[in-house]
Amino acid sequence: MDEARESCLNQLADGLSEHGWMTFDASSFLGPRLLQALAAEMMLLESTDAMKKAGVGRGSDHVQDRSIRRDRIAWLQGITSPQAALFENFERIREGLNQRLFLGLKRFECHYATYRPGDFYRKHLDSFRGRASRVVSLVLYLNEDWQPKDGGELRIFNRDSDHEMCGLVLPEAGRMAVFLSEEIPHEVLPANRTRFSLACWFRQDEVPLPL
Ligand SMILES: O=C(O)CCC(=O)C(=O)O
Ligand SMILES: [Fe+2]
Repeated sequence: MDEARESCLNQLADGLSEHGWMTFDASSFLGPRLLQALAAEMMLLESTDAMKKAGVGRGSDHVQDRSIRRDRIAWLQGITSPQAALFENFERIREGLNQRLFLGLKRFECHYATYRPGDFYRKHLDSFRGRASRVVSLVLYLNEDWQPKDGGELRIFNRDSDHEMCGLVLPEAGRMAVFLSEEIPHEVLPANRTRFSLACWFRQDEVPLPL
């Protein structure tokens, strides 16, 4: 593995163990062609109405609550060539985190998400504490030239006092936000322009259990 990748994985592991979250520019890690191919795939899904309204809650409690989240999602299967290339990178991240932090991450799942103008996702955790289902969340943004006026930032809260903000991430293409799923409260602020992203969760369970 090349040195740049090693150093990226080291930074990621340090950020997670020290603060529980971190953000970094993954465009050199992934390469501009892969980012463009993923964005093109997503725009195609969005324009053909293949993205479905997302829900909240686990198992049979799963509901579509438009007051909590308004994004549309499509799960990735890893079959198209950009998805296969992305999955290889995520696999390296999974192994890299296991080697450095002994997290025992067994697999990952990912979906594309679009937030149309006005869409948001209120403050939440990605996993319920102690479930060891989703352990690490990773969000990759796919928007060229995102400006502060476009809104749609990911707002990160302090894990010990969740009304205290500790980060604001602009969803610019190639940027990644990574955080501990059970610990870091976060929200997506209303977007003023359609916002494209890809969320991935690294999980400790082998068999798919509800969140
Ligand atoms: O898109 C983002 O910035 C975060 C999305 C999110 O929190 C989620 O899908 O659980
Ligand atoms: Fe989330």
